[in-house]
Amino acid sequence: MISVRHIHKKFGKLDVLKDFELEFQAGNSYALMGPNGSGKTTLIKIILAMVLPNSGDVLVNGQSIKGNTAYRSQIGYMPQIGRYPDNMRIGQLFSMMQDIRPEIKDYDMDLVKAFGLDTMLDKPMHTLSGGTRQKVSAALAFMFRPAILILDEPTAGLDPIAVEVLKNKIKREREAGKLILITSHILSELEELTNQAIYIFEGEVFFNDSVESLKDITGENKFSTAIARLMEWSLKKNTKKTELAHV
Ligand SMILES: Nc1ncnc2c1ncn2[C@@H]1O[C@H](COP(=O)(O)OP(=O)(O)OP(=O)(O)O)[C@@H](O)[C@H]1O
Repeated sequence: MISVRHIHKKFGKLDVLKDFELEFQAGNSYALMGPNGSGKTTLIKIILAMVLPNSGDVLVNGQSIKGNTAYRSQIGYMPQIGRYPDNMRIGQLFSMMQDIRPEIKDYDMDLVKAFGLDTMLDKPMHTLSGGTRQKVSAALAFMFRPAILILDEPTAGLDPIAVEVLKNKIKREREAGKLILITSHILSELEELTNQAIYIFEGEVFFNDSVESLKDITGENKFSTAIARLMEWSLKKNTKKTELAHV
């Protein structure tokens, strides 16, 4: 459904993504992991054409995203920090987004209702708490029933009840066969929501396989311990590289 082909991205002298090759298939839910600054958001933004790579391409349903904006309508994106016009009210924001997508009439209002956003449609965006802005972003990501959901640290800043609501929604969408890509530093959450693990380290894809094989390869039954093992290995590989560089 999404093919990342030989993507290379530099910011100045920093090689953030080196020759990335990844495939994302419908019906799977992918945990995109890696240390701070390892390039997770950059990869997501390249898939959304919000950042241009230095080389390589992304195909969505077999079609290059270059010079193509139509594919974006298949993706629901929840950014790490949602930025909205300050004076716009929640209701106006929803209407504006609905006007941009006139082909869709059957909105998914599950999260709007579950988060109680329907009772605060008159509130201007600049008056909202961080968590409420996050709820608005979540509601928008799901509203147009996209086949692909890309969620960048979706539960950051949400209260525990809202976290459960969002996690249950993600699970329902996954069961309905959607492609889901989630970045998070909360491993328990990724364990609950995903079946595929991608670990990025120093600009490279260090691990890319099912959660089952992650557990097999590391010999660990618990997801968080398996990831901890992977992190140790990535650091060792790095130490070896550094040692070799000094020889
Ligand atoms: N617009 C930009 N200009 C320059 N450097 C950037 C830009 N965007 C990202 N970077 C750098 O690219 C690297 C990867 O950043 P990115 O936000 O993709 O990491 P991340 O894995 O999502 O991090 P985190 O876990 O902290 O959210 C970082 O070193 C960051 O400083």
